[in-house]
Amino acid sequence: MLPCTRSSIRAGNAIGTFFIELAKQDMRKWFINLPDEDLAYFPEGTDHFDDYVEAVEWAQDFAALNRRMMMTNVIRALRGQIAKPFDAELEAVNCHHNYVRRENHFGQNVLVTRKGAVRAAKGTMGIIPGSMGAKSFIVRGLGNVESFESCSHGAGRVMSRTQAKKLVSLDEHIADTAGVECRKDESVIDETPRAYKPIEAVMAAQADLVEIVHALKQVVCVKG
Ligand SMILES: Nc1nc2c(ncn2[C@@H]2O[C@H](COP(=O)(O)O)[C@@H](O)[C@H]2O)c(=O)[nH]1
Ligand SMILES: [Mn+2]
Repeated sequence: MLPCTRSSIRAGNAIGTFFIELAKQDMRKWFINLPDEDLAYFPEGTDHFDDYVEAVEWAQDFAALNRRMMMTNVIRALRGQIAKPFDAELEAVNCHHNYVRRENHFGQNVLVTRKGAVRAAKGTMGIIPGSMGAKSFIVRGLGNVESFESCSHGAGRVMSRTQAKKLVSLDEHIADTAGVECRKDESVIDETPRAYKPIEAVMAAQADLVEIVHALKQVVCVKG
């Protein structure tokens, strides 16, 4: 199985930065005083609200296309290396995180933002990656209404990128990624396994949100 992730991070960040600034400007323009300007928002029905939703949808399409291209390129590269011909039966599990979607919950039409979370509606397939050194999981959603049919997107961090760079040594990174073919240099320490929570504990904590279909042992991890 070939999990691909992070395919619109730069475009998504540019879109987010642009619209956050626009929302702050709108708050000032309409004399809306917030306790913190990071709470700036677009009221539904305004042009800026529609523009934002359209931009987010564009980023999701861009990310999906990117993942498809990565998958095609990986399979092409493998065909060039593996002498025996093989069929790649592609069952793509498309699993967006950090997005907004119109859904119906508790009898109301609402906008659900999944930040660091993915959809876990009943029967929906998802991917929960562990870290560079840990397992990843293919899951099936249980449709838990209390979680707005969501589950975690991954293990989640215990250290910020800056903390990880300060606190984790290269030797620890090498030990924690033993058996995984991946980069073992200073520039990936911000994503080193011990910067994340133990994925097994995270999976146990969300046993009422998803069922595990496959547990994947990482063999190769490519960071661009
Ligand atoms: N299998 C891998 N999982 C990884 C890797 N780097 C991070 N992660 C996991 O994914 C989530 C989400 O990452 P994010 O960068 O979008 O926040 C994270 O919580 C980790 O559990 C990796 O190289 N391989
Ligand atoms: Mn993320």
